[in-house]
Amino acid sequence: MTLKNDDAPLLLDLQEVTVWRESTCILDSISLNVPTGRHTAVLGPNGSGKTSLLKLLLRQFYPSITKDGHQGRVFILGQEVWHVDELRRKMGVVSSALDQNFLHGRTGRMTVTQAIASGFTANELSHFGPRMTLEVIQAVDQAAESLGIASLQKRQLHTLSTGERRRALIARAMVHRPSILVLDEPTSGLDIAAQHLLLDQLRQLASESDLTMLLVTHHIEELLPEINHVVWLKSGRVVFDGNKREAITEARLSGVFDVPIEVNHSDSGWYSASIASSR
Ligand SMILES: Nc1ncnc2c1ncn2[C@@H]1O[C@H](COP(=O)(O)OP(=O)(O)OP(=O)(O)O)[C@@H](O)[C@H]1O
Repeated sequence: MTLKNDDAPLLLDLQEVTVWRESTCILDSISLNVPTGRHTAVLGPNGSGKTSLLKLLLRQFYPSITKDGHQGRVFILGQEVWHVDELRRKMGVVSSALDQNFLHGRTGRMTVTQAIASGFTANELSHFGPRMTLEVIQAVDQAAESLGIASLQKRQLHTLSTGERRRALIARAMVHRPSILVLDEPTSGLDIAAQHLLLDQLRQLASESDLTMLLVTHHIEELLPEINHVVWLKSGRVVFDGNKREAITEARLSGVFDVPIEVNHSDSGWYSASIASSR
């Protein structure tokens, strides 16, 4: 078992993990520790391997065997072997891939209530959902209420706006009170007002003491003030792993994105970035 100093298991412990897909090396001998009890952001440009790293955590990817016969190791919450459903039930996940699934087909025809309830079983179809016991119904209603979508509970997912559907996904991710919340570009596709509302709701969740948040994004505007630890990925490698203050500097962003970047830091703790003007 892999333990942090305080004996809590690490959320993720990658030991020299390489992932190949077709002829592309997506992750290149990555070693990384992500503890529980600390919010962490994984940042990086498009194609740097952020989603692939998440797929290792969600057991959608496994380490490849390299040409010299070496296979890296992935420990999740201290265990190398997991029953995938059991692992997924321990986490709440919000990603744009999931969002797409919840827009189409039979999954898209689930009501908001059914979709939120499906967080208990980590399935994406209502007939695999939990029995709607009083306890489940109360938890679903409470999650919908806290995300401000109680009035939408009878609506089918495919009829919701992107912002409403994203809030339904967060309610689903939180309904079973997981101790880990995984967010993959949670505000993508949202307008500025919906983005603001969602980030506010995520801040509230981040301040719950027993929740560990793992945020994966290329938008530093999504970096919640509550997240103080940053991992930068570039070309499938970890190029920085440390404190947010050292992570979000003009020099670092310019180096990671290979263009001159200006960074602003607001008094309320948010960051924004733009390409540095040449004039
Ligand atoms: N199944 C796959 N087959 C082939 N290549 C893949 C596969 N999955 C990912 N890749 C490649 O691996 C690289 C990393 O992809 P990944 O989606 O992890 O990046 P990302 O950092 O999440 O990017 P983005 O910010 O654009 O979402 C990309 O070059 C991508 O094309």
